[in-house]
Amino acid sequence: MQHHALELDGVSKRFGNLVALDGVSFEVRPGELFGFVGSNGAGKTTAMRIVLGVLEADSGEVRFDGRPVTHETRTRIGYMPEERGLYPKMKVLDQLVYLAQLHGMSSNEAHQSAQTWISRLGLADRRGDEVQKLSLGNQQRVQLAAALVHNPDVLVLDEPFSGLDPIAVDVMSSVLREKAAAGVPVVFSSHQLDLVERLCDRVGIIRAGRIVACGAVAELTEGAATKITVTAPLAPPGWAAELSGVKVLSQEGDTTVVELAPGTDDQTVLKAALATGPVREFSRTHPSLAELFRNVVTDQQEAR
Ligand SMILES: Nc1ncnc2c1ncn2[C@@H]1O[C@H](COP(=O)(O)OP(=O)(O)OP(=O)(O)O)[C@@H](O)[C@H]1O
Repeated sequence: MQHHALELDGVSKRFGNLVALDGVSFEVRPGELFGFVGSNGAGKTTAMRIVLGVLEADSGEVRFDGRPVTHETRTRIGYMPEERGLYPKMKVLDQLVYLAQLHGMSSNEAHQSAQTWISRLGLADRRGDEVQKLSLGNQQRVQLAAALVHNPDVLVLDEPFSGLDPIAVDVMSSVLREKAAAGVPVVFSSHQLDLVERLCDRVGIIRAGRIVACGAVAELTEGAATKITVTAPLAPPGWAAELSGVKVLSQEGDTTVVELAPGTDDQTVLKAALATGPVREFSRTHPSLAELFRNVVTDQQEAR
C-alpha cells in the first residue's frame, strides 16, 4: 500500500476571544513518528480534533494525500482521543469488533483484527470484561486497539502514553514504531519529552497556538548552547569561571560542566583545562528536547 502525508496548513481556531490555534502548519510524513509537544493549553488537542473533524477550523486546511480531508478520508485515520471515548458497558472484544465494522470491515475481518490487537496489547484475559471494569492503563490499551483495529492509514494519538506503566509504554512504543516502519504517518502528543526524543523522527513544539519549532531534535538543538563536561583532577575551583563565552553550570569533585555560548570555540576550554594538568574527560553534549523545550517556551514568553 502506498502511504501519504498528513498536512496541517495555516489552521486557526478561536473560542470566543481566545485564539487556540494561530496559523498552525506542519506535515507528518509517511513512515514518520512525529511528536507534538507543548505546555498545557497550548493547542494540541484542538489541532488533533480539527484533523479528525470533531471541531471545525475557522481557517486553514488539513490535507491527506494532498487533498482536503473528507468524511471518507477520516475513516482512514486511527484516532485516540484525550477523553478516551469508549463505551463503558461494552465488553472489550465486542467493542473492538463493533468499531472495526463501523469503519467498513466485514464481521470476519473485524473479529480477526480485534483478536490480533487484543493479544498484541496483552488484553487476552480481559477480552470478555466490560471496559469500565478495567484499570485505567488497560482501558488505554483498549483505546489504542480501537485506534488500530480498522488498519488505518494515519494515526493521530492524543497523549497515548499518559498513565501507562513501563511495560505498557514499551508495548505502545513498539506498536507505534512498527506502524511507522510500515509507512503510516504517526503523530502523537505527549508531555514525556524524554520518550518523545527517544521515539520520534521529528517534533513540533506548539506554544499558545503557534508552532515555534519543528524538525528533527538533532536539527533543532544544533546551534543551541552546547554543554561540555571536563574532568581535570588537578584543576583548582573556579578554573573556568573567567573564560569568555563560557558559563560554569556545575563543579563537583574534579568534574566541571560548562555551557558554551553559540559561536564559542570549545578549544578555549580544553586549553584552559590542560593548563591545570591532565584532562581525563572532555565531552560535548547537545541539549535534550526538554532543555530545548524550556528555552523555546521561555524565549517566546520573554519576546511577548
Ligand atoms: N471547547 C472549548 N471551548 C473553549 N475553549 C476551549 C475549548 N477547547 C479548548 N479550549 C481552550 O483552547 C486552548 C487550547 O486547548 P487544548 O486542549 O487544545 O490544549 P492542549 O495543548 O491539548 O493542552 P493539554 O496539554 O493540557 O491537554 C486552551 O486555552 C483551552 O482552554
